[in-house]
Amino acid sequence: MSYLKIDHVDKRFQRGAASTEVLKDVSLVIDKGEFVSIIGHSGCGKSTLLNIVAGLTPATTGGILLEGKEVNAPGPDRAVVFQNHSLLPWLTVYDNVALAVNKVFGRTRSRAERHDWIMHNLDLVQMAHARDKRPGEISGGMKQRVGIARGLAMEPKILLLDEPFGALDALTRAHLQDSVMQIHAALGNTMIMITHDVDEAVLLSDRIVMMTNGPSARIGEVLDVHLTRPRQRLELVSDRTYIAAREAVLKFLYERHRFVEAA
Ligand SMILES: Nc1ncnc2c1ncn2[C@@H]1O[C@H](COP(=O)(O)OP(=O)(O)OP(=O)(O)O)[C@@H](O)[C@H]1O
Repeated sequence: MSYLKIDHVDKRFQRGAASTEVLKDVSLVIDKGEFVSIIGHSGCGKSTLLNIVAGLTPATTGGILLEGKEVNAPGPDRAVVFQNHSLLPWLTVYDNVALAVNKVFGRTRSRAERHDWIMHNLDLVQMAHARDKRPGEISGGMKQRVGIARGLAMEPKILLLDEPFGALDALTRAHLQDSVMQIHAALGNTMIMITHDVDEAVLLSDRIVMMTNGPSARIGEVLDVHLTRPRQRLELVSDRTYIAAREAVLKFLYERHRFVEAA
């Protein structure tokens, strides 16, 4: 049985009499512990696909199976980390994570266990020191770390990352990519990440799913990234496998599926 199965998903949005087909026959199987990136030009339907996996948007036809069970609503087994760090501004860093932990483990773990678990997850993303700060008092990168801690603390089967580093400067982005690689190595989570960044996709992923342009976007190619882990960004710069993977994605995006802006 596959761990996560995206099974012949079509998605159509209806607005009045007009209907747009955003995704056409998208199928993909993801193994437990895999890190999969989804890359494609703006508007092709990456977020729509992630939202369907999250259960936030229904597929028009086809569906999602997680460990053989159909997904048709959001659930704690699929945590989402968004680009615009969706923390509640009136709560502290600690309380933002606590909200998710109490929701998922309120009945099964004692107060002390939940406290330890919140602190453990804040430690994982190196944010324990800022536990009493509010989102307005910390940087964008720090907010994103807290968002990741909140997602991980739910112990999801799958962590869904929607351009998690898109709004960050290059250095912060690199630090966070390293943190996510370390967390993935330590915990073995299954992760699906949307990105626009070819280097980020190659650095982090076991597989890169390349989407064709919309409307009616589909999976154009899937690239296996045969790089050993742990991966060091500086060593990879001159690694042949890395360079070849990067070139394959760039050629897909800028030669075979060049984005042409609608007039
Ligand atoms: N709720 C909705 N109703 C109607 N159309 C929608 C809705 N959500 C998304 N779309 C349309 O579906 C298409 C795909 O959007 P989506 O956000 O999934 O693309 P994306 O690849 O994630 O884009 P980007 O990379 O720019 O974030 C777009 O044309 C968008 O306008």
